[in-house]
Amino acid sequence: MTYPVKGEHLHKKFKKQIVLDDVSLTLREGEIYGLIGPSGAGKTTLVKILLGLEKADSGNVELFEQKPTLSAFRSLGYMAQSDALYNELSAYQNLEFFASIQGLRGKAKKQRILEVAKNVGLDQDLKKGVAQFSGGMRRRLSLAAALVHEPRLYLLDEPTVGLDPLIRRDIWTLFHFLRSKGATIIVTTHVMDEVSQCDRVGLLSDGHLIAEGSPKELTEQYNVETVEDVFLVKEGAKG
Ligand SMILES: Nc1ncnc2c1ncn2[C@@H]1O[C@H](COP(=O)(O)OP(=O)(O)OP(=O)(O)O)[C@@H](O)[C@H]1O
Repeated sequence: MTYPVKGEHLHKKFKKQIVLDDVSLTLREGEIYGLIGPSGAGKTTLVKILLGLEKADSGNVELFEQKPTLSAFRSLGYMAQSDALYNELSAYQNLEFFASIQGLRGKAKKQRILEVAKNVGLDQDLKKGVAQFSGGMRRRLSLAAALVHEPRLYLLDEPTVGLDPLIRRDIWTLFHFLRSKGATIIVTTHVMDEVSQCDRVGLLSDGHLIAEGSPKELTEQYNVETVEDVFLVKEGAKG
């Protein structure tokens, strides 16, 4: 079993605020891992540290069992919480830009752009300027940009925020498809019905990973109905 991501004893402060306090997390190859927790719990900070966009004050990160390198970075697909798109370009041109910086060229690039646009339901909108896109369309285009180079590891920060339930369902079908091809996915979410679709979840609260396991393991271990209830038990509000 190889580990696409391993974070060990990660600590992070912003000024005096402790944002991550000794967090260790290992992703297994081919799993969907849901990182859940209240707003401000440290989810985005943790994802950025795993990705190398933010530096931990202490602790270790390995990508594909090595110190992070540029080539490991090429094997990642990252979708940030805020969309990093070029408003003055069309959807197609945006995808072309991301595909080109990932080394795709010519016919293969064009084919791949059409494929990912279809994956996220934007194949009919490629010519439109991104400035005219709705929030949900922007989210889907950002996801397509993260997929375009067929990475082995996806770090997706609230990928389904603002999407309607039908599109959300299609996006989750896509995540399961990517996993069936061997990809590993870490996804942050606030949406509890997405949690049940994850192979494992990690509960982050106030900079601590307070529980981790499959949704079934967690609800059984804490003798509760839902993973959300595990938070309540751990925070002492219940049980
Ligand atoms: N660059 C920064 N400078 C200062 N404080 C920061 C910075 N980035 C994050 N923080 C603080 O760290 C804490 C954790 O933020 P983070 O974005 O990781 O939480 P989160 O769990 O992803 O929240 P949300 O679900 O709302 O996105 C917050 O209190 C936030 O204000």
